[in-house]
Amino acid sequence: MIGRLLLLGATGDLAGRFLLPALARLSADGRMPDGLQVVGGALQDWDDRTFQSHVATRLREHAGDVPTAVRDALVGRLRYRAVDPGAAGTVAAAARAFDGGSDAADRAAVAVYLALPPALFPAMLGALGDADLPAGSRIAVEKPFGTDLASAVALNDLLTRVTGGIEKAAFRVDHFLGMPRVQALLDLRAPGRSLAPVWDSASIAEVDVLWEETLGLEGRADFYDRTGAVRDVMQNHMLQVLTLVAMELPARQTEGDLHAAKLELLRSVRVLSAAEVPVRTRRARYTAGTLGGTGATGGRTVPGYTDEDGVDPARGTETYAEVLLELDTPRWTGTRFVLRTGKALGTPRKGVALHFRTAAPACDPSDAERVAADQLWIELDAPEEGWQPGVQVASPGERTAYGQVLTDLLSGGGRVSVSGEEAEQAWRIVDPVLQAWAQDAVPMLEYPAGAAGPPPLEETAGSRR
Ligand SMILES: O=C1O[C@H](COP(=O)(O)O)[C@@H](O)[C@H](O)[C@H]1O
Repeated sequence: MIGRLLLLGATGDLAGRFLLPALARLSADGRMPDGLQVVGGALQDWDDRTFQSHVATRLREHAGDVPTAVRDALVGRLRYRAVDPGAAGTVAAAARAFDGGSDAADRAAVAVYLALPPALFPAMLGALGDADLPAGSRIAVEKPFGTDLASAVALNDLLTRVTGGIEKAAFRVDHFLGMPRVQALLDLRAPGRSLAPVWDSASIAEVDVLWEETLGLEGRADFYDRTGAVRDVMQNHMLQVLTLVAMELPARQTEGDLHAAKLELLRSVRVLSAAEVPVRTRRARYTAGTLGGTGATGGRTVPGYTDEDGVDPARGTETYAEVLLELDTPRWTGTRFVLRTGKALGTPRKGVALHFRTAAPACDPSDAERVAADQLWIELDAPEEGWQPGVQVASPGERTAYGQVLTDLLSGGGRVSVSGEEAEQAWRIVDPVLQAWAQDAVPMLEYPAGAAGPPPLEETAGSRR
């Protein structure tokens, strides 16, 4: 178990909204490693007290459910160091700012978490390379891991150099893999479960992986406008969900076997040709509308995406994306896989829909929710592992997920991290789509905020949709 956590980007949104609250919840549940030392690093020229008071405020906002005494105890043990990725010495100093950490004899491993804007990853990794981290240290890198295949390959090369080629030391975070129900997909389809015999193309015509959100930008324009729906959630989280749904289950579910099975599945995804992209993908962005109810039931009016603070309309960023894929595997030949995500939609739908060729099979009703005679809906954004029809709670998955991310990172686990090859394969799948979109080969559709999404594509001659 690693007992030292260096949180870089400690004053930012990810740390304040998810990582530090996750630490508070782990602490409240008695699951934080005993004696864990936490040092926050960021650009601000702060001292420990200023950082502690900043974190206390963020925990009140985002971990108000955690008892005050627990939050105060966590805040009281935090340290802070000003860190500039352009000045490698500051990074090395922060990595040694633990009790006894500056003592050459004390070479205890450190978990370094890069909760930073992706543009800073290369510089920060370079600085960490110079910091001479102790053996056993791990470096967690958030998404998006690169912006395309070429940049992901370069980032993997750098990460490999910095971690001395020790794959376990490189922790590419995918917090969806920390969601209890995402991991429980493997159990749902395991041999012996009622759905196992029908988990193939003979029974299933279409699988939809959906991450449809009611949230809009939430003040994240700086990140989101440079990222867009595909790079934000599809290249990483949604393709990871696809792997768990569609991969061949390894006989033993060791981390190595699971990564190998996921990689094989990603390799089997047929890349769309330039001619296919316009008929198999849709992109859109929201216009002005109302979120969360209308008229007497209230509702919040939101401006159109291009009028949001911090958005540059010239970037052409999509807030909605849909991609239809096929897999070249014996199990799935003939099944359509639809990945669809969007922001500022009327109704949240986060999960997997199975469309059976005939009426859905009789199955244990706790397995999933039957939504129509020939469909099963598997809700993924819920805090518990069990499958309870109709459970809908606003975004609890992410809160639980980051606790799992930190637990895995500190305990040496790898279930919520993605291998370098998986990340590259995922870019291989989305790159042609992004390239075609950048060349305007696909129209940018529109939908009012609060609606179900853009209109469907016209049936096109030759289209297989
Ligand atoms: O990583 C991200 O995920 C969230 C969606 O996760 P959820 O658990 O909140 O539904 C998404 O809103 C965000 O844009 C993305 O960066």
